[in-house]
Amino acid sequence: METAASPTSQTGTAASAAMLPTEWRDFFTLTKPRVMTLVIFTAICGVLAAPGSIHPVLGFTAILAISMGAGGSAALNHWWEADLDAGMKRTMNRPLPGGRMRREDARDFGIFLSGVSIVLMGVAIDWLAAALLLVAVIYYAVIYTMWLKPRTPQNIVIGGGAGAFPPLIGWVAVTGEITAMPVLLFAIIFFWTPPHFWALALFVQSDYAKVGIPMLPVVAGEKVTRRQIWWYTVALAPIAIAPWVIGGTSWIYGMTAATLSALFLLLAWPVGRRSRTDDDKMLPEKKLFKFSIYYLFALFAALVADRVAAYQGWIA
Ligand code: HEM
Ligand SMILES: CC(C)=CCC/C(C)=C/CC/C(C)=C/COP(=O)(O)OP(=O)(O)O
Repeated sequence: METAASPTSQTGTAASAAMLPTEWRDFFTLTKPRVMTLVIFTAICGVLAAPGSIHPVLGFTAILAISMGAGGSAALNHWWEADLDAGMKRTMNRPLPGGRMRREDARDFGIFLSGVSIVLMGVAIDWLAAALLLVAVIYYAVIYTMWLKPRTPQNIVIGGGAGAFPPLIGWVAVTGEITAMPVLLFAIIFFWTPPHFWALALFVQSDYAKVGIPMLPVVAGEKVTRRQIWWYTVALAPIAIAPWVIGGTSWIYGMTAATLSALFLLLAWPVGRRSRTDDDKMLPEKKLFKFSIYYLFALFAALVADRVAAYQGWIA
């Protein structure tokens, strides 16, 4: 496939042999692989924690379809935001602003990957799960990326719901129905996203301001953002514990969720209060952002551990 202004395309025959791997790397980058590790992990946990059984090949197919949908919609996000990405230090070297790929190729790749993911889910697994995958793709690529992100400082709250779909879709792929448990998994990620992202936005806010994205710290100020981070973390704690409260899990998940949420609150408190001292080696918001990622990994891992323990008969 031809690339526009590709650095490798201008360096002669020797370099052209290296072109294909570079291109593949760039296509892979379009799927936002680092962020997607957690997205895919939560989807895997949704599949593994769901009651009932699914053939391993079908379980793998469901996870593959969700990963392709997430990666495809991320590619569409790259395509749509190429100009904005060019203006931010964090994103200026992405394949499109870096000039290593044509915009249409990113768009076509995104549409192809998303389309195949939905058809694969529907044909091989379940059409309700496929419909949810379609909604998730539209949510991320259109509702969040094209509509909300450039328009409202609440972009993360409403649009961030896109990232909450994967465990719900994974669960529904196994059970074929939407029940309280997968909805709670959705709600956990929904309430987790604002503290996750706004903590980050507090220490990269100047970048977003430069390209006119109305992120909360830019529009409403740091104080409001810090307060909102705190209150979303407060709201997240009971929701994270709720799967245990409604009897969907045992104490294994319940105690893990309570401990992790207590730690999350502990780290969110100084962010909310802005009580950084000169002694702090790391900004509290940076600590919170890093912990937010461990939090979600550990919470969903606990969900699966809980299911395994029940399956093995280690708990009642
Ligand atoms: C609208 C919602 C979200 C926004 C705006 C957002 C934004 C970001 C940004 C800007 C980063 C910094 C690193 C990078 O640019 O790749 C990041 C990191 C990360 N995000 Fe989010 N995020 C959101 C939701 C999520 C969700 C739902 C998940 C997974 C369930 C997630 C998982 C991660 C992970 C794992 C990292 C660390 C990646 C690394 O190690 O580089 N994020 N996020
Ligand atoms: C199944 C399915 C479709 C799942 C979607 C997964 C999803 C929406 C994840 C959202 C996480 C994410 C990549 C946020 C980045 O925000 P951004 O794109 O605004 O960040 P940027 O500023 O780095 O571009």
